[in-house]
Amino acid sequence: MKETHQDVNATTSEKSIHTDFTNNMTYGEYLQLDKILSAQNRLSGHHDEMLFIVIHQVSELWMKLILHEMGAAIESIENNDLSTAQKRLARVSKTQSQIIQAWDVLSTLTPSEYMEFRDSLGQASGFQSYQYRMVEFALGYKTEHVLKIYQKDPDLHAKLTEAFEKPGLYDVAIRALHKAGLPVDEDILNRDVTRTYKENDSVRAAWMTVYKNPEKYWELYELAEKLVDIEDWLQQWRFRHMKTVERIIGFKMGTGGSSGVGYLKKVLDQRFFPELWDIRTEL
Ligand code: HEM
Ligand SMILES: N[C@@H](CC(=O)c1ccccc1NC=O)C(=O)O
Repeated sequence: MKETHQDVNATTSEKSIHTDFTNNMTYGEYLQLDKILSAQNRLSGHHDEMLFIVIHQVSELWMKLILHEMGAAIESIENNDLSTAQKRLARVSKTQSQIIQAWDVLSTLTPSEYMEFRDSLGQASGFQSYQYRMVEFALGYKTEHVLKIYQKDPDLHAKLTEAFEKPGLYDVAIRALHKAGLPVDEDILNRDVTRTYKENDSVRAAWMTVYKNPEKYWELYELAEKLVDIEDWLQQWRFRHMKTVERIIGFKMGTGGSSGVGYLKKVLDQRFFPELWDIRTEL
């Protein structure tokens, strides 16, 4: 079985299930429910900690699907198959909209309920979510300092470093612009993909051409709109996270050591596909 570059958790158990259970396999065996449903260990014993754990686990499962689809979309774009890429990216944004719904459920947790079990979380924080970092990497936001967090786990560190060094969704989309005959600066096409993408005039001009001639560049036009969907949803996720955090812990510091809401507000300024937003003013 070929693993995509994003498929961090494709474990041996995932592969061996084929050989072990293909005959007379049950629902629970197929879904490995024994593992999933025995992983909700409330450290504090507090009733509401179940909600907290389940929301995080559900979000991580959806992120797994997002990484799977984004990795495949990147490959499709590299192989000039833009219609398959669009299909995968449509699934990504629908999944993002599902994750966002989780904030409505979490908002039923009041500040005092959360404070009753917050101490049992120690210094653990969503800041350490490696799948979230891999999503950011695939979207071209390359924060090298986050790799250090995983130094104690060499396997994870290696997987994250691999994701960090790969071209992101926007890199391959820009190469697709070039392949379609639109001029893009050489230094962008050969850019160091371990750096966060910075906006560029030739890329802006190329997207302008696509948006002004959609019938001529239909697949690129549709791809661009899918990218806008994904950035839009990701920013909505970030905003709902920030607002839910403010609602639950106010302006307390985060368990991960950051200022908390102040930090989460600042990350909202970061953009993934800047030209696709900038051109809207000119169109
Ligand atoms: C009561 C609920 C929550 C609170 C109070 C909370 C609080 C925070 C705070 C304060 C930070 C900043 C880092 C720190 O100093 O800890 C953070 C980061 C983060 N949290 Fe949460 N969070 C909550 C729920 C969630 C959920 C459900 C997820 C879903 C997976 C999540 C994912 C993340 C991620 C990915 C980051 C890193 C963001 C970044 O660096 O841009 N959080 N959270
Ligand atoms: N950073 C949160 C703690 C927190 O939310 C958290 C703790 C352990 C595992 C996941 C978490 N979620 C997101 O940050 C806080 O400061 O309360």
